[in-house]
Amino acid sequence: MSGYDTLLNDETGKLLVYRNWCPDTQWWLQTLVDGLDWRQSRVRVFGREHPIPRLEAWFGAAGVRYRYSGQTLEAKGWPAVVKPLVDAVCEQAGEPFNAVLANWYRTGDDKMGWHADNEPELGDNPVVASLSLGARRDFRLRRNEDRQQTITVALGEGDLLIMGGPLQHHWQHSVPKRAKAEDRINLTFRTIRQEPVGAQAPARPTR
Ligand SMILES: O=C(O)CCC(=O)C(=O)O
Ligand SMILES: [Fe+2]
Repeated sequence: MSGYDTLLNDETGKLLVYRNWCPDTQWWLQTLVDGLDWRQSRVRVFGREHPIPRLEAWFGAAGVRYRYSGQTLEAKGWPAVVKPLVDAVCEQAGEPFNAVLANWYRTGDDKMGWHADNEPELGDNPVVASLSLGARRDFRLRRNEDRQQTITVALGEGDLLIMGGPLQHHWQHSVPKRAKAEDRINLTFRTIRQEPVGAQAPARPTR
């Protein structure tokens, strides 16, 4: 297993990459294409619904609830075929990840817009690991306080990227479209904090 490159490690966050971390990437790519339940969800932009420009699949440890396309869904358990990969990523990152969002960029036209992985259920300074299989694509970051400040990392062929510290507060990231590209699948490993079922903030007397 290779060492890692530190791309950022300061008061705005931590970003490191293990190059070619995952072996047999072509086999994994095909296994995930065949084995996951891919969907194209829709988003509403300026009052009009559009299909998002990529396919997605969620999976996770049994019982983990995640929000997807406006719904709360419950994971059925790790698909057996990916469990060894999940265990290896958890061990490498030192995190007990319990859910994965898979993104399939079918061509260079598929992309992901600017966002931060800052959903409240991920907690305040989440560690998110991202494994890239297949075609190399640019992963771009821009700093919230100064958008001219950017970082571009080309990710492909088994690269494992780890985001941590306050990164999601200070930077957004995206995968822009590209003139020509073959299939790429990216898995983002997340730790979703679970509220007990039906838990609501208890009614408190006003003080
Ligand atoms: O495809 C990638 O490298 C990024 C995916 C991502 O940012 C996400 O799933 O939140
Ligand atoms: Fe993201």
